[in-house]
Amino acid sequence: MNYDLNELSKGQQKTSTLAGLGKLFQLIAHERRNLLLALCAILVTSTINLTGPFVVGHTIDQYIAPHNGAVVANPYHGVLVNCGILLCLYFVSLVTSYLQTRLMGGVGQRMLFTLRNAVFNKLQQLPVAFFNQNKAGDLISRINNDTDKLNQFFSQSLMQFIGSIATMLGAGIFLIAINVKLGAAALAPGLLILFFTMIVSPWVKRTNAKSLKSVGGMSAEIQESLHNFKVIIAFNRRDYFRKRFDVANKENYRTAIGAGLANNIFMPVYTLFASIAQLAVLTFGIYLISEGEFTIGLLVSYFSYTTNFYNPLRQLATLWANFQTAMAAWDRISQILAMETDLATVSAGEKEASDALLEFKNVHFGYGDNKILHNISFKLEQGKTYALVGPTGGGKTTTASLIARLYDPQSGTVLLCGKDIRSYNAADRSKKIGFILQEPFLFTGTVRENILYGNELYAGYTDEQLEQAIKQANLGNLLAMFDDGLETKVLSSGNSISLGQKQLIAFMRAVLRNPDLLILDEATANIDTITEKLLSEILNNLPQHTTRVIIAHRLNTIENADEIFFVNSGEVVRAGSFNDAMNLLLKGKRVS
Ligand SMILES: Nc1ncnc2c1ncn2[C@@H]1O[C@H](COP(=O)(O)OP(=O)(O)OP(=O)(O)O)[C@@H](O)[C@H]1O
Repeated sequence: MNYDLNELSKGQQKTSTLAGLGKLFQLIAHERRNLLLALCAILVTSTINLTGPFVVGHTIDQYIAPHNGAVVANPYHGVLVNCGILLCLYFVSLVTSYLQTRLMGGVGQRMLFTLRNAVFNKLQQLPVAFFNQNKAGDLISRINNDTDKLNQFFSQSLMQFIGSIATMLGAGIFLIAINVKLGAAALAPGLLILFFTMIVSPWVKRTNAKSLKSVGGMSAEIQESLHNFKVIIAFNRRDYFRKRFDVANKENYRTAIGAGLANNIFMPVYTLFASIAQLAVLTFGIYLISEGEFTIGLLVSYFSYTTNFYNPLRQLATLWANFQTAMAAWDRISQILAMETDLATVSAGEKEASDALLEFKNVHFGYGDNKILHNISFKLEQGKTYALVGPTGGGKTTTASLIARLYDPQSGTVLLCGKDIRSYNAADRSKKIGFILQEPFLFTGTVRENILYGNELYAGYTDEQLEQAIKQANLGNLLAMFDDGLETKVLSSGNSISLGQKQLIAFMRAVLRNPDLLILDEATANIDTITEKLLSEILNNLPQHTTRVIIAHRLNTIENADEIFFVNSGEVVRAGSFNDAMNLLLKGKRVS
């Protein structure tokens, strides 16, 4: 299955803005109440803003320049009363604006929280193949940068966006209601703006998507060079990485310039059309006054309404660009959310009568087109020790990965206790199978935390109880190798402990889980011979029912195996005795 997000986005049909928005609102459906309250607040603010010009026009026509030329006895009283009314309205508008900002700030942050959780939880469900095909830096950029773009739009722009549209609609209604002919002249440039926006928006969204992608690419470069900094320094590859970063940075610079240009294209065009509308109102309005069809007060109101129509439109220019960026970010996030894991649990089906703990039946597997295992069949019985040997790149780790269901076969079946391994849920499977990887991964914390990680059995144990359990599992001598015992500090990426010590912790972690099947993939490669002997004794003393699968290049590690499999060129064959395995290796069978 193809999990490469950047590849998939090339062939993927573009989601429409409405469909995208629909999905996004589903995700924040629980915010309906706050969104409605904020909407009410914004509508009140817009209504107040629209009432202002009407009151001003009315005041002029009533008290300052009545169109019938009548003289008003005490104009100041009326003017002051109307000013008082306006002042009160402006205070109410201040309160509703504040409410709206507060409500939407909260909605934006909660949306960011929900979204990051949803993406992160999705990542936890995706199979190893997904992480093989996507760079960590790009995924981090999607979780951090892209979700933040959405948050920015929701917390800062959405209500302004709705407010601008509400004010525009209201102003448009007033413009038509006061005078249809003048209204048509004032609104005609608005139609041209709409037309322009519809044509240009898809390009703006595309340009922003490219820019976000290049941020992801740059983040992937940074992540890779930070992760491998020792190799870079040791092999003096700084120039190589500097050049790669330079390319990514230039690409980011180029796409960011493009996005900046696209995002700023609306403003000057909108401003031009807004000015044309003002001119049309002025010229046509004066003509109507001279014809006696209009009053000065109405023209003043009219100017305000035209401003009220075109100013939000100019604001919309910026907001629309933000919206396009947010939608491009949402496309990148929803790509992850839409990913289906191909390691789904299937129905158990009939349990096969099998004396084996684990069985491969005609298994074929490859990474993409690179076929690794061809028609493999073998059985692992309870309580026995198996060794997988073979040349480098022969397929040992791949076989072990299929045993632990890190991948599924492309055809054939892996049976665990007679049932398709795919019918076990992750919790039950990982209880039965313990896996010590070639490169053990430890979490930042203490030895204790790392041993307890995912180990529910010991969750409530005190230090004394845990030490007791460690002793009972014959792991006491291993723990004694750490100066501060269970409290020894561990850094996931640092050098606080050696690779061999990391392997010891991974070993203790796996053994304490007491699995039915324990796979050790080069688990003692970095451990001295004396400690290795100790580990071998611990393995021999595991409970009777435990099956062990040992992958090792050092043949002394597998001397005591009950059965040895030779893994090479897509085949897994019984090697017979230890000497036969030696001969096969010495014959120099190579990877085809
Ligand atoms: N994640 C992956 N994506 C693509 N190809 C892979 C991946 N992992 C392994 N391979 C390829 O599969 C083949 C078998 O690799 P595998 O790690 O199973 O060999 P191995 O016998 O365990 O080797 P080693 O003794 O060096 O650990 C190799 O050719 C390798 O390049």
